[in-house]
Amino acid sequence: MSDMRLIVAGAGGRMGRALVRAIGESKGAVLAGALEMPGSELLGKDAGVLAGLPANGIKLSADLWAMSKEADGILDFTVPAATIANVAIAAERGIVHVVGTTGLSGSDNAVIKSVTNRAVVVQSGNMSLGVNLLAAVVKRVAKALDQNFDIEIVETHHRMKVDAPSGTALMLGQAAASGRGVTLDEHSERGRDGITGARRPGNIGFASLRGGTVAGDHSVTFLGPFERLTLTHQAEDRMLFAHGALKAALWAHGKKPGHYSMADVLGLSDI
Ligand SMILES: NC(=O)C1=CN([C@@H]2O[C@H](COP(=O)(O)OP(=O)(O)OC[C@H]3O[C@@H](n4cnc5c(N)ncnc54)[C@H](OP(=O)(O)O)[C@@H]3O)[C@@H](O)[C@H]2O)C=CC1
Ligand SMILES: O=C(O)C1=N[C@H](C(=O)O)C[C@H](O)C1
Repeated sequence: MSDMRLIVAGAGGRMGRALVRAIGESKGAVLAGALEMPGSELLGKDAGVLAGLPANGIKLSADLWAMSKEADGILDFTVPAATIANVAIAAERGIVHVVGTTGLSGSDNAVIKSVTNRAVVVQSGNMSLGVNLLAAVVKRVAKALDQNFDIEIVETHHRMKVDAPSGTALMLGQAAASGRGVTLDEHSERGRDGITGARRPGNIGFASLRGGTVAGDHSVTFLGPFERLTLTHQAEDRMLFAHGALKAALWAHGKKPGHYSMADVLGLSDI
């Protein structure tokens, strides 16, 4: 099979630059386009140079429809509004859409799901093997422990992160809720401040720390009578996520339409 031709959305961003590097180092994929926000001062700049590589001749553009004519997939780590705009174009073009953007609302997620009867979408709040294994373990542990164990999720990220809780924290919360057989929407406690009252039994708590250059730390603690169990993942570099996204795109190339997760890509869905 010929190399998969990939577009990087948000090519001037932190993940975008990491994705351009990952594609540059890869076997089986080539960079076919670099998307940036309309009006961005980076439009027209070379994607390779921005990523710290030699020039590759792919200039940043805001025109996804034009650049996707000769592409097989798009790696999208941007902002919710951009991802939602990209969903329709990727589906119309019939290209694989890997969605890593977090901070999406319930209605954003409904829009993404609405195209998956005709389009291939791989979506995950975290593209790393370790976090997806952690989610499987959290689900199992939550199932084994009763409501005498409170569940608290703590995440730490770099000072530039704009959404909280992180997509990964919410994914781990979903895993814990599913292990317990409850819905996260009805059992989460977020942003405690002031006279909060006692903890509601069965709730899953979230806390977010921001600072420095942390790529992404997540821990899930089960707090029971006289004992605590903490499961932790620490991402050391965002290239971890870029390699995961590339793996997802190559896996999805040629798959039938559907809404896939990173657990599907990694063969962890049945754990
Ligand atoms: N699922 C996972 O494994 C991971 C997910 N993420 C998520 O990815 C997202 C991006 O993170 P990060 O790279 O750190 O953020 P950045 O802010 O560095 O990058 C986002 C980029 O998207 C660009 N952008 C904004 N609007 C558009 C548009 N309409 N079209 C094209 N590009 C646009 C921004 O441009 P401008 O700066 O001009 O606004 C910016 O260059 C976040 O939601 C983050 O949580 C991050 C790491 C891993
Ligand atoms: O914004 C980030 O940086 C990250 N975002 C993702 C999230 O919200 O969980 C994944 C990773 O933790 C890095």
